[in-house]
Amino acid sequence: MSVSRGVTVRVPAKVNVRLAVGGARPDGYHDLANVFLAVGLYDEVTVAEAAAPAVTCEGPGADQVPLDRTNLAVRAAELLAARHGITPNVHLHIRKDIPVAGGMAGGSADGAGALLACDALWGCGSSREELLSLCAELGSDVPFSLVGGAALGTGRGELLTPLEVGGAFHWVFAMADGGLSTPAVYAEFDRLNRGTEVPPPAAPPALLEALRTGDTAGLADALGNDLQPAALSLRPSLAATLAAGTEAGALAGLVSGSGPTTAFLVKDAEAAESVAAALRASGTCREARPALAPAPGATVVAGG
Ligand SMILES: C[C@](O)(CO)[C@H](O)COP(=O)(O)OP(=O)(O)OC[C@H]1O[C@@H](n2ccc(N)nc2=O)[C@H](O)[C@@H]1O
Ligand SMILES: Nc1ncnc2c1ncn2[C@@H]1O[C@H](COP(=O)(O)OP(=O)(O)OP(=O)(O)O)[C@@H](O)[C@H]1O
Repeated sequence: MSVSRGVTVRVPAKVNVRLAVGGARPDGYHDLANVFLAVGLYDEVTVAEAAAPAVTCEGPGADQVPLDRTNLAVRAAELLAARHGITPNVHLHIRKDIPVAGGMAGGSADGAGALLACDALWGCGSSREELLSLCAELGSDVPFSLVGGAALGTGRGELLTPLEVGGAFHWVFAMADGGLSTPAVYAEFDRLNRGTEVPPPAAPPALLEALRTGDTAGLADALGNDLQPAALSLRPSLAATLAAGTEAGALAGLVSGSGPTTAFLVKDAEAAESVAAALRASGTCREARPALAPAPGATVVAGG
């Protein structure tokens, strides 16, 4: 399906190269030290004027994407329209390539994409700060989907400090069958940590230095995800995927965010192809895809 005229925005997926999770806050969120890295797998959101609001979606997992007002792209259009006194009569079309409920911020990407596309379509001229504030209202991961590159997210992950990246990193992503619910994974984190003192979350200096200098081996040594035990507890089969990737020669592997996608850092493009092939042959995942990082944030690619 295609939308004939309008504005198209391309938005990257993310991997959390270090996701440090603190204790549960009174508002139900967790304080984070969340080192985001945008990766070259993209959703595209196209918006065009229409007689009435509509949303359509195509691509892998499109049948699991809600086509009602809970869709983050719809919520983004409604939020921006309300701020500007506009009636959001737009057709939103989402071309998905980011796995749905995969821990790679696919819904957040669509939210950020719809916001930027509607801002251009309606000529709102929102500043970066205004867009970032609307993104934070939509979800903790949404601001990063807008900015891309690499950033440290504090608070619930929405307060971003851009990070310097000194080179390209090669990754392989192993997509699982079905998704994992982000709130369920955080609840499992709380259950597993009950009765223990969860330390304040922090990003290790060695990891930030590896990003800054483009040091793949250094980054591999410093990767970490505090949600990984919770994701493995809810989906024990991910241990076999992680083992298959590292046995195939990945420098390191981890669960991406809340999972169930697993992410493997590899030496170069050749290693990415061979690790992806081995993961596919292992039968421990639905699909394996090489991708480069960092990737740019939400970008208008047509119209606007
Ligand atoms: C796991 C990550 O993807 C890592 O980047 C994010 O922390 C999740 O971000 P997100 O999907 O944008 O999450 P939100 O839509 O803001 O929140 C969904 C739910 O996840 C849990 N949540 C989320 C973020 C956070 N810092 N603490 C939480 O406990 C809460 O139960 C919340 O109700
Ligand atoms: N545009 C959208 N695309 C995908 N899912 C959406 C969208 N809008 C709302 N959702 C809902 O959000 C849920 C989580 O989907 P999403 O793909 O964002 O997960 P995720 O990548 O694990 O998120 P994160 O990494 O930010 O925690 C889905 O199960 C779906 O019900």
